[in-house]
Amino acid sequence: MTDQIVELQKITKEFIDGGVSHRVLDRIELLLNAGDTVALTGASGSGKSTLLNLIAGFERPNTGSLSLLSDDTSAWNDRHWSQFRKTSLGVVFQQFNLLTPLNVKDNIAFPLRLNGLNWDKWCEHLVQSLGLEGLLERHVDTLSGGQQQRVAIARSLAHKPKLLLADEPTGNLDQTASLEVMKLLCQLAGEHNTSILMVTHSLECADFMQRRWHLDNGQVHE
Ligand SMILES: Nc1ncnc2c1ncn2[C@@H]1O[C@H](COP(=O)(O)OP(=O)(O)OP(=O)(O)O)[C@@H](O)[C@H]1O
Repeated sequence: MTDQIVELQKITKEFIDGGVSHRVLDRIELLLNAGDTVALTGASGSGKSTLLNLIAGFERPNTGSLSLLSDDTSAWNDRHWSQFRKTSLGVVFQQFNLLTPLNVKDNIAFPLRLNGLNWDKWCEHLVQSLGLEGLLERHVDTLSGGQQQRVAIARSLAHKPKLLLADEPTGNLDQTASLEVMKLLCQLAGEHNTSILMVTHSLECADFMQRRWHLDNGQVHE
């Protein structure tokens, strides 16, 4: 049986702007199975971040049903959402969101600590694959953009999440570095069958994903 990681049924999301309701997502139907990798494209303002925020539980839909790991989230409370994010979700954003008071190793170990897990062979493998061996004791704010990006990727995968949500994960890198990081991201995520939903404006980055969802006028076209 295929593991269903994300399923949206007739999901609608509206925002009120200046007293006027604005429908960003319009009865969307989507299915993401274990190991699927999807590039999410669409014009600025088409609702890509809104879709990621719904799946991460930072926004709630107006109507429709959202299931995560084959579980209907409509009855989830804040604790249940936190548990999902802690155990099953990895995120990597353009701005890295690293913990600047901490060094590289402690940043990567952060999701492990939240889950009561220890640094293990998988972490060593992430560190070596991403070329971070010599940087573990360095404070993250002393690293280059590309190095910080690699730390963010290692951190997002350290706890072997079922789902990785990425928003322009290589947006700050030049094209060569960006494609190299994309290759590593896909390879490492694939080792534990982590599904990826990645927002990107780059066709070259989108080509690393198996599928493409394009958001336009509240609808997703595959
Ligand atoms: N909290 C909010 N309150 C009101 N409107 C919002 C809110 N969040 C998003 N929107 C609106 O929803 C629409 C979609 O925004 P969203 O950030 O999801 O687009 P996007 O496709 O990610 O854009 P970009 O590529 O520029 O990041 C926009 O019109 C935005 O103004």
